[in-house]
Amino acid sequence: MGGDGKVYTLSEVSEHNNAKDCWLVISGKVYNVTKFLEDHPGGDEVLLSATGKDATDDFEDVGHSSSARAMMDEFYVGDIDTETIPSNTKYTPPKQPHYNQDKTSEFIVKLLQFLVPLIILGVALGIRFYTKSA
Ligand code: HEM
Repeated sequence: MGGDGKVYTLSEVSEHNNAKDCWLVISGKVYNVTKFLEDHPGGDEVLLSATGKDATDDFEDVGHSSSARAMMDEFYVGDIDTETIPSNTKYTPPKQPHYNQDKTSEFIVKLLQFLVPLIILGVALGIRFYTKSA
């Protein structure tokens, strides 16, 4: 146990991102799992790849057992300043092209598609007419 309840920022925790020094952020708490890397049943690589961010979702997605959760106390070193975690909770939908928003330009395009051939035809006939009579 080394938990002194210190509050860390995400960038502080992010410095501990290697096999010799590995900290994780799970559910608002900071864990130093350096000694656990070799023993983790899921392997050290997943733990290393979960550094430098909020690993709560990664941890929960695995569905860790209650005994796994009980082990975590051992590695607890403090809490994360949640303000420093970029929040992805707000879902911003990708920008949709807005169809049907403003039909004016669409209408003009349709109108031109109709008129331009007629104009060309008219000009052609006009030229023909005038060249003939000349
Ligand atoms: C202090 C943090 C962690 C502890 C104490 C821990 C502990 C354990 C334990 C005891 C198991 C065996 C299965 C079980 O009891 O549920 C396990 C499995 C596993 N863990 Fe973790 N874990 C931690 C963090 C993580 C994180 C952050 C990830 C993902 C990035 C992860 C990924 C996995 C995977 C993929 C398995 C499944 C291995 C398998 O079934 O082959 N663990 N973990």
